[in-house]
Amino acid sequence: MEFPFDVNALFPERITVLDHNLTAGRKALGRQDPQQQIATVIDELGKASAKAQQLAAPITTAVKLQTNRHHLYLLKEGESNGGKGVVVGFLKVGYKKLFLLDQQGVHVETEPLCVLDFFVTENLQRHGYGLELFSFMLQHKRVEPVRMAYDRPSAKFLSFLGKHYGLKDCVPQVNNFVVFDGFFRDKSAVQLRKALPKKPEGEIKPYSLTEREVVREEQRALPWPFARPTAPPLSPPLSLSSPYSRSLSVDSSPSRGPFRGSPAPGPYRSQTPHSQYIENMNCRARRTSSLNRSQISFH
Ligand SMILES: CC(=O)SCCNC(=O)CCNC(=O)[C@H](O)C(C)(C)COP(=O)(O)OP(=O)(O)OC[C@H]1O[C@@H](n2cnc3c(N)ncnc32)[C@H](O)[C@@H]1OP(=O)(O)O
Repeated sequence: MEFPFDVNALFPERITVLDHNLTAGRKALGRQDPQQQIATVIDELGKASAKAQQLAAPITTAVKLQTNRHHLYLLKEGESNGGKGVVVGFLKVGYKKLFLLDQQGVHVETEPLCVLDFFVTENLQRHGYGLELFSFMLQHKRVEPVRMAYDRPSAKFLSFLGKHYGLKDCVPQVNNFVVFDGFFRDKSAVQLRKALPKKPEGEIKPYSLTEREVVREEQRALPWPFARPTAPPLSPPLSLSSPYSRSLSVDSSPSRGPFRGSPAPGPYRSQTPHSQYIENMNCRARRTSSLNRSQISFH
């Protein structure tokens, strides 16, 4: 991805770690206010990622990065574009409090590091850049991929995780986060992570909302005429007496039913490749009994 300004001056390192400060480590050469340009890069990457994932709105923006405790790893290729460099892609991670089902189907409160967004520009995919970003992040965060949770991974990302890290068998969940066999091996590593100081995004979102679902909620909250019209659901809405309505009441997104191995209703992201992939992976979500969150006991 090219920009009218000098990417190499803005990001001196090949991989830059950005946080809420939107600064690229050491001072960018001779720049008065590089923040605006960094914000432009993040916003453009966020838009391109949303487009690639068929999301209605970006889940990565400069403003969101400034208001959350996320880390964004940005990869550049310095030689391209007449020496000005190009931005190749990014990976965004952050800790989330999640209610997950372990292998026995018991709800566990966890706070794992989650992959929230991941994108390599279209023409550079399958050249190893994704792996370069991902392995840098693993070293920086000192975490194993199996200990992480994945916010509704796309089919490409699931294939990436299977190929590079052997992550194939996931533990069925009733929300849209994916975790793999081995995640619960040493519960103390993922469970009861020492709580960070209270901050808005660190709160437990109702039903462990994924970033994608939060975007959807934000879209809904916009007043007319700014709110996007929602397309009709692909299947009729479930009535209260539906056999699925019970599982919908537990830890799943209020805006979208838990993943059930078939295309779920909702216009916000094409479900089919992800669903088919998950289906192949035997990651069908478990249907659980009708419990309120207050009734769920944690172990
Ligand atoms: C939680 C989330 O962030 S979900 C969103 C993930 N992002 C997207 O789906 C956006 C579009 N896709 C991409 O940006 C990239 O393909 C990424 C980020 C998933 C992977 O980055 P890449 O640089 O392509 O990965 P890298 O070259 O290191 O590894 C290649 C492997 O990734 C997977 N992969 C990458 N592109 C594809 C593709 N078009 N189709 C299927 N698998 C793919 C494959 O396993 C591939 O191995 P293979 O070529 O032997 O089949």
